[in-house]
Amino acid sequence: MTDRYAYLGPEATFTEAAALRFPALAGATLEPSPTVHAAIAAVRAGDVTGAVVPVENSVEGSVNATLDELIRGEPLAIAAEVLLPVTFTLLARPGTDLADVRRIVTHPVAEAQCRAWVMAKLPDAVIAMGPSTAAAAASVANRTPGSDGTVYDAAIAAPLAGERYGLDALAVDIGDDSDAVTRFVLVLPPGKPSRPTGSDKTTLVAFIRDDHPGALLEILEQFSARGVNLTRIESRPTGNGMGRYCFAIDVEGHVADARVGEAMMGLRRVCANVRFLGSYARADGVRPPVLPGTANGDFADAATWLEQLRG
Ligand SMILES: O=C(O)C(=O)C[C@]1(C(=O)O)C=C[C@@H](O)C=C1
Repeated sequence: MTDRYAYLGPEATFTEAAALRFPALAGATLEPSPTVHAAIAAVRAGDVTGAVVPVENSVEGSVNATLDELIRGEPLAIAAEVLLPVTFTLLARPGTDLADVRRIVTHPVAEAQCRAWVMAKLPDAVIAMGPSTAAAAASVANRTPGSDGTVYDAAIAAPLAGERYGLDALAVDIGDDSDAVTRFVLVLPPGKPSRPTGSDKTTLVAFIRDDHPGALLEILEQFSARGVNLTRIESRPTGNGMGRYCFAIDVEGHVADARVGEAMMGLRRVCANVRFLGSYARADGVRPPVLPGTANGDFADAATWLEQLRG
């Protein structure tokens, strides 16, 4: 039986395009889920082997729906990442003129990336948010009314969604940043991380013990003292009351690297809780330099020295 993986659907989302790029998913069955929550719930329920979900965009930043799923609930693990360049198209039913477009529907992360274009070309248009760009395209094709009862004139989606849902492109490459990239992750149940490659990333969530001056600094110190570079840090509410935040952090390196492991041990001491979300190969293949004194051998040498001192 082939493995089944959920992805944020329906067909022709950027997430589906990303899922097709994960080597681990070659030959697997891809199953569309209506939301990020549903895709991840299917992993937790054991209905699918894993899920592909968007996590970060170069223009809009983190995809909070994904971060919050990873931060809360039953633990999960990120096993791999993919970077996908994203280009946006304005799609409409055949026969629609650009000048007639008043109501647009898309995904919030796509809206944030096309805002300047819409302001410049369709200043009177109103934009509604849908669960994905492909769901937006499907609703235009099917004339599905939105929550306010109106039928949308156009959707902002991937060029592929036009072909899939029989829509015409009224404008192409409407993204404000032509180099925009979205990062997607493969989420699995927790398990042993894959072997370090030398070009790795580790994702974790640090929950501060109590709100006090310097709590964030204490977290950051664990990494800086061991020469570990952060590639992303995001504060998110824990969901346990007003003002309670945790930090979702990506760092360069693998949990098997001594400097990353030592920093995580430091976090374990200063935080109320640390959720390890996986070590996996970086999609950009970058091999960051290891600072002097932070290589595996340096940590081993220091440990041997201390043992000798202790007799
Ligand atoms: O709506 C889609 O097509 C998605 O795959 C989601 C998503 C996202 O969440 O960032 C993916 C890529 C684009 O940046 C816009 C939307």
